[in-house]
Amino acid sequence: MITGFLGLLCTLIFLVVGIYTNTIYNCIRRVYINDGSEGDKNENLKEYKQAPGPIPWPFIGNLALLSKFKVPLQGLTQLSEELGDIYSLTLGTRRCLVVSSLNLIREVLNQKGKFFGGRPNFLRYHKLFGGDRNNSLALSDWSSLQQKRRNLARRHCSPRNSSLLFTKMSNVACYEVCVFMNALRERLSPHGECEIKSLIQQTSANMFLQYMCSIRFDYNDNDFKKVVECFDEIFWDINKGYALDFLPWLAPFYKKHLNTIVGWSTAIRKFIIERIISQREHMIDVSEPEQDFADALLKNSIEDKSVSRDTIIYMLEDFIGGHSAIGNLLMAAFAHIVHNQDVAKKIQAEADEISSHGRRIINIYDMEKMPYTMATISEVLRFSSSPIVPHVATEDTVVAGYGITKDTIVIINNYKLNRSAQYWENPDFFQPERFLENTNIEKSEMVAKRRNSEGSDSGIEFDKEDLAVFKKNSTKHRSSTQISNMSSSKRTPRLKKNIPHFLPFGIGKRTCIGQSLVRGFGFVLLANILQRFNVSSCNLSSVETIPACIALPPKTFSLQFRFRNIY
Ligand code: HEM
Repeated sequence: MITGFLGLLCTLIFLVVGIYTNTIYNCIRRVYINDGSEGDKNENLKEYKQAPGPIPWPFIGNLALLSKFKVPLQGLTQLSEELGDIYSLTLGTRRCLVVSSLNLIREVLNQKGKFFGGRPNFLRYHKLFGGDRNNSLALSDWSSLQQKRRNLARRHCSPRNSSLLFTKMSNVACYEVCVFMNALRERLSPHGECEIKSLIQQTSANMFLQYMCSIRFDYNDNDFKKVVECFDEIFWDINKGYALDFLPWLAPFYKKHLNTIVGWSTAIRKFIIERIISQREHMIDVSEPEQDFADALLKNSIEDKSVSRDTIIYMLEDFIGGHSAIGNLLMAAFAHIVHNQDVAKKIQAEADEISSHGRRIINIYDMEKMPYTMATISEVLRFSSSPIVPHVATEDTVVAGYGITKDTIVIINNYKLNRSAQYWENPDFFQPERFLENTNIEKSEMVAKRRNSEGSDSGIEFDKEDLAVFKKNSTKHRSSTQISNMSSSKRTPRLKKNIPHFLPFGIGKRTCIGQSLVRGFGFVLLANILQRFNVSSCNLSSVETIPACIALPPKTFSLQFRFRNIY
């Protein structure tokens, strides 16, 4: 009995020592990279130390350092004050690198992007996508399939301003926002209150569904309601950090939660197959022009045998799920507006002018003409500072002269980028004006040229055709107003388009695919709702956003909507 116990103890000690030795080895391991010169490969290897960082504890690594912060990115920002803009951490037993400055973020995501195309192997990610995170666009490692999926999605998710798809996006958004207005009227309490989040999510979901699958669902359809709730739960969950991600041995304690995640994703998949895909896949005719994104995907799976039916279903799920981000973004926008009523007034002034005091619905083509409203969306994105899914080094490499070992998780600290006085004046104030500039036409042309030559560093896709339209409009504007306007002091505000340190959608090869949809649908919702309603709250202290997070809990604050007297 005693020998048995001693044997167990020895095995345990041996295990602990073994694991900890491995953790320490991972911290001190050097990286050897060929310096590029000719000759014997081994002789030309240059040695690189890893970035500095605190010594890890057994099993938990440096997790305790973050445990005192409610928001991990705030903790990482505070650590960067001591350790610098590039430092190493060990979270659990996983080696991590935290980068917090614009130049370093650019180096990781842009210049060295090909070495950082992986995503972390978190258990939660697998559970969300049928047991394999590579089924997901955002959570998969980089691969030729991923490239193919991105290419397939590009035309539909980033339609050109001059395209028919852009018109479809606009029409769909306008139609759905009208349905929303009616539904909202029915749901308002006598005091004008409404638990608005679920309705906004349903509206946003229907915009996506109509645009991508040419189908919409009634707001009273219980299956639809349930599925929209599941998407929102997942969005909330994925935006939270869990100790489990770095300490997988905690899995038995998270069993219930992991089963809940599987339940949400199974319900979504069932809905997509039964209510969207099944009728369509039998009717698909590859010789006919594609009707929408779902058509494009289904046709592709027939024509390209390397793209399976499952891939198509997961892709649809991923993209339709994008609606949750927009619903949450809008809720965050309302939260700020409720506390800053002057922002609401300025949006309303733009909205009244564009819509002739509500005589028409504001559409996506009005975005250019409502710079303050667009600036508000940018400010919500800056303020919320949505975390970037971590990247993973796929081979040994070097950043800023430090060696990065294969499988290191790279945490992009965009919170510091968005909320530091180094980059922004009064960073903790909500000020959409920071995204506006008073510009004359010469300057706008210069910006357009610069952006075209620099590429889409801010992740904003800007192709040649858009540039041509943009330039044509600028020239048209100049000939009609003549240069006299330039000499007069009247200048119109314009949205600043190339702020190098503003990267809400990431940069590089894994940049967000949904940014045009975010701007377009987000704009139509925000502009039209504020054109019709004054938004406030009976309980101002309940209306809060969460730092370094675009998501709000599925059950969150209610808001008060009062019709505006606009005529
Ligand atoms: C508030 C709205 C949104 C924000 C702030 C946002 C931001 C981001 C960021 C920062 C990334 C990561 C870039 C990187 O890893 O380097 C990303 C990736 C991605 N986003 Fe978004 N996003 C939003 C909405 C959407 C929507 C509506 C869709 C879908 C229609 C979408 C689809 C994707 C996909 C598929 C990826 C992964 C791309 C890849 O890994 O190759 N996003 N997004």
